[in-house]
Amino acid sequence: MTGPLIEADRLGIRFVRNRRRQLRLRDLLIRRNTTPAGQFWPLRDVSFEIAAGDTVGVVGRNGTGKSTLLRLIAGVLIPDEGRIRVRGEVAPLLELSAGFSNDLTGRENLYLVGGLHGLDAGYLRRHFDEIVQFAGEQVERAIDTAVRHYSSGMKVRLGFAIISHLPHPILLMDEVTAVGDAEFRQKCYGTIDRLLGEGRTLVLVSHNEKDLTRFCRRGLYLDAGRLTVDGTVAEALGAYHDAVQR
Ligand SMILES: Nc1ncnc2c1ncn2[C@@H]1O[C@H](COP(=O)(O)OP(=O)(O)OP(=O)(O)O)[C@@H](O)[C@H]1O
Repeated sequence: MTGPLIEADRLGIRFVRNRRRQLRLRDLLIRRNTTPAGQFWPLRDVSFEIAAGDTVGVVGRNGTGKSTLLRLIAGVLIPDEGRIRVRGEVAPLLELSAGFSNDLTGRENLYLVGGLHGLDAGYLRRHFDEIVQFAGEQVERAIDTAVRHYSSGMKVRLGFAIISHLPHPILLMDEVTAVGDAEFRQKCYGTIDRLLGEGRTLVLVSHNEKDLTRFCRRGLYLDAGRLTVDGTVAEALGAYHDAVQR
């Protein structure tokens, strides 16, 4: 395949702040010629390209649009301006227990979530033992119990186990290595190393510099929703340090 795997062209998205109080008529009249009340752009005018096999860390202070960018790449959010083109399927290691249905068992959820990500039942049957084993002993023992009885750690482990088994070429991760206990974290690291060794493409949002420098060659630095550095991961972290010290 030629050309970039992910291409953002003047990408922008607009959100509406949750407002506790209802706007009064006077506010609406005063604001009618400006940005509609409560609206803001968490990301705007962002352009970049990511090639197959790139490993990209997204860095920036809290609330600068990093997770929003991942959700745009994942197709969960639709841009209001510009465009995002993604060529290839995405394994979103984002909200790991998000797709689970609490009334279903771990086994049923594995088929449900795997299915939602486009995997057929045959593939899931063949990889079932491997996935459940990866999720750990506690999950293995409770695989036929409703997920509502799982601890949050068990849900996250099962979620990570399923999504990290997707054969998709693009991995999106948001602070994934912050979940689980030390043992599980080691497993996550091992899995990420293996997936990157297979040539997958990674976009990782993290505040953990060790993770960023371990897994990413390239870095994007976001400042208030604008992409101000697109360089090596060290350059992006340098811009982040400068901003924090300001
Ligand atoms: N669904 C939403 N509706 C309205 N505002 C939102 C929504 N999601 C996020 N925001 C706001 O958009 C901005 C960017 O959020 P985002 O989660 O992308 O930041 P982030 O850089 O990932 O932050 P952090 O480092 O804290 O995880 C923040 O001001 C956040 O409060």
